[in-house]
Amino acid sequence: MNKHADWRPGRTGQDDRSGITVRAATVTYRNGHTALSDASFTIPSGTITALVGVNGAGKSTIFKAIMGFVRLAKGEISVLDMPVNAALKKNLVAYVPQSEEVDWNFPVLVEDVVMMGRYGHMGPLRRAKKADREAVDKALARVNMTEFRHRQIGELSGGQKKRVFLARALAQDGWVILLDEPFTGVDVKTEDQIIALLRDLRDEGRVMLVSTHNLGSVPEFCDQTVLVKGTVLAYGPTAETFTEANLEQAFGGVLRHFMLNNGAKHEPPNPVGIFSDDERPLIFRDGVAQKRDEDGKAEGER
Ligand SMILES: Nc1ncnc2c1ncn2[C@@H]1O[C@H](COP(=O)(O)OP(=O)(O)OP(=O)(O)O)[C@@H](O)[C@H]1O
Repeated sequence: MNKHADWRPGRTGQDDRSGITVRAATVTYRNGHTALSDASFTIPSGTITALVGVNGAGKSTIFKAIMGFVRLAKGEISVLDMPVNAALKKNLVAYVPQSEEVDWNFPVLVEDVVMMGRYGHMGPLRRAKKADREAVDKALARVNMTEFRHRQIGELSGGQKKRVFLARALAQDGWVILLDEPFTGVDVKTEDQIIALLRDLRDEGRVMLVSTHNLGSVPEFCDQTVLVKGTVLAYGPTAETFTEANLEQAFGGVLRHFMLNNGAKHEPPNPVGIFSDDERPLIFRDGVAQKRDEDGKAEGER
């Protein structure tokens, strides 16, 4: 028996079993473009990990490799200590896509999208059983979308669509959940709801890998960070990885980066660095990334 056959509930919180391990992975697309070379990182289970880097850095390519959508030219990936194919067969990997990847004109109801998460649990005829319907109900309730269940997916707002796809991942009962830019086009309230849900999922022992340009939120809710730029530049606990020096390396001149000096009277000077890649800026004080409080204020602003 696989020594990690007991990856499911009952074993909650972070532990030393590997969630995702990528070893020296290289991906070359059919047009000959190598989007990722020699990338390596490892994420423990029971964690939320940020995948951070400029546009085109290779974040979606990493997702596609973990989903088995693209072939590795070199290297290997394991999920929950299994080869990717074995984890996919067991329905353990769920994917929440970027909005642009979805054809919103496709006429399908919200509850049908969420039911798609159950397909891997059904027989070849895809006949939903009671357990499938219950999983859909529970998932919709968990993302506060029950009242929208009979709406066409294309009629929803950006944030509501994101929540539906999150519900699909929950209905699937994926143990590793990949979220491609879940906060793009989402208001702060919905973002906070999504973050609260991800924290609950982490506490259940699941593994979340989240690509985001929302740098200001990363220190707040991601335990681990992977910095990407054609390869993996750095990975590990956010407090150690999400540093000004690493971000400069990952983003170079692309980030808007301001250094303020808060008052000549302060000796030695107490520099404030502000990094902005998207809506919510990341603020460093004395080299330490600041977390927001519940009102959205950074430490020191309160
Ligand atoms: N199907 C493909 N064929 C060829 N090249 C591709 C393909 N998909 C992506 N690329 C290229 O691979 C590189 C990495 O792309 P990827 O989509 O992984 O970046 P990303 O970090 O997710 O970017 P973004 O933040 O814009 O979503 C880019 O240079 C991109 O143009």
